Amino acid sequence: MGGTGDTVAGREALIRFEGIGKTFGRVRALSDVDFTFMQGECVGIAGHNGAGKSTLMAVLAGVHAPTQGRIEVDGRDAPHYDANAARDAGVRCVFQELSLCANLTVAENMCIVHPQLRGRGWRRTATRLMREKLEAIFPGNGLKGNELVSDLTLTQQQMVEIARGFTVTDQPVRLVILDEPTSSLDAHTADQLLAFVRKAAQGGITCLLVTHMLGEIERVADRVMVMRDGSIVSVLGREQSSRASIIQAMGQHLEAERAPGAARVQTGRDRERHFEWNVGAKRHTRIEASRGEVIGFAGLAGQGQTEALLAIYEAATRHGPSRAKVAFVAGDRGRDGVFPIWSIAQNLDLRWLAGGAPRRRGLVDLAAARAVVEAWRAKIGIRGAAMSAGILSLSGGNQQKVLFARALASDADLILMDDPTRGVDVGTKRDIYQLVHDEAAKGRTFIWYTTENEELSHCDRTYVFRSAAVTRVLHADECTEEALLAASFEEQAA
Ligand SMILES: Nc1ncnc2c1ncn2[C@@H]1O[C@H](COP(=O)(O)OP(=O)(O)OP(=O)(O)O)[C@@H](O)[C@H]1O
Repeated sequence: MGGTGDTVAGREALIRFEGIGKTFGRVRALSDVDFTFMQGECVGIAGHNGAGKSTLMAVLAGVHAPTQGRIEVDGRDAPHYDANAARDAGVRCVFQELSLCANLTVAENMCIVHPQLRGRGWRRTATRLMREKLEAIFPGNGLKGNELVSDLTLTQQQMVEIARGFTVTDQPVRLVILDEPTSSLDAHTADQLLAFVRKAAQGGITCLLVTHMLGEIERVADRVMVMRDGSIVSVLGREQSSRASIIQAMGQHLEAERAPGAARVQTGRDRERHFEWNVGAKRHTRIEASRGEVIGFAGLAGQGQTEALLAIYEAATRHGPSRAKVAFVAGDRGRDGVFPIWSIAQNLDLRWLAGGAPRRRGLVDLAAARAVVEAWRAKIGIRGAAMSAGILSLSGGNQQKVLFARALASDADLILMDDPTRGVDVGTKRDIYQLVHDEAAKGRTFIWYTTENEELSHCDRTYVFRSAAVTRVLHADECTEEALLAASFEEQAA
């Protein structure tokens, strides 16, 4: 292990891992992990998809028992470390796959992880605690606490999940695991969270930030743990934890970054529009696209971008002038994307089967199906399990790759993507950007909603949404951070 070693001077050890290993059947997810989480530090955790980050966090949360190694809490051996022991030690977890119950209200969801909220007035107390914490982390969020979770956007659900993790009831919060906490948050809300994380760490709470957004780690982490293939390969101190050094430790060698706007500046203007849709509350918002164009949707999260994508999908699947061969990469992977009891292969070739798959005497050509799955596995680097294994045996980022491959493997000319690189590692993101460029060059049209502003440099034009309407349309060369921010807060529709 390189870098600054395992402990930090001047801070007390909270939880110590020694020789931790974890296997799932024949898959070795973790091997020989040594690390001490200190009180009041912020640790960034980086690594490629399938590196073992979520598994390590599940061991820390007591969800998975390690198959090897020992754990110490406050300097004492903890031989029976499970979810209850983790809770007693003050460990809270904000999961990558959100764990809220959709059919309960926000306040009711509080009681699931804080069962001590009971008796007379429990609902009022739960609502108050939730609102206080939401306000502390995300000022001006507008949530009341009595909303049904199924009525919330993915962003709001992520905010609730985070606030719930930091809420104190009868036991102190000492360590909070944040697994991809900003994956559904826009830049403004992500900034609010990062500022809160720094404050929480200064106040003595250990915060673990597991993320592929390396700039976030660079901004807030005191130390960075870099994982590769189930092991810690480097621990970097604050001064050494630049984006470049993290990527180098991950073993991913990326070409020089492309300047925003440089990618597609010359394309897109004055082309004949092939697609036109009217979306939004009164169908007042007009979206246009040409063949081979990459169109971005931006703005603060939850401003109607997903609804606009769904309206376009609906129009494209109806009979009429807007009909098109369309595929959709769903934003809420767990709810709308993955078929949990199906294999990886079945999840991948589903859309291909539905449109244009070759048939033999009316039956699916199984050899062709296998070839499609194999081609996309290799092209997009789906790693971690055989294609016949259940989709849930893949890490979150690898599941996301399957959803992206599902859309691209189809016969669709129009690909709608709802934040498709959520949870995907930096190397794979580059591959995805290249694929989008290549497929657009072949004439496919992409509509791409993203919460990561840098990704808009890959779009010919970007529609910025505010209150379910478009405030600005920015061409690639106008799509700067400042212009996006200004348009995101503008009220009047263009
Ligand atoms: N329940 C499971 N059954 C079988 N294999 C699993 C299971 N959970 C994880 N794995 C495997 O363990 C390895 C580590 O997965 P993990 O989810 O910890 O990776 P990760 O670093 O969090 O990835 P990502 O960045 O994509 O979220 C992967 O090879 C994954 O396929």
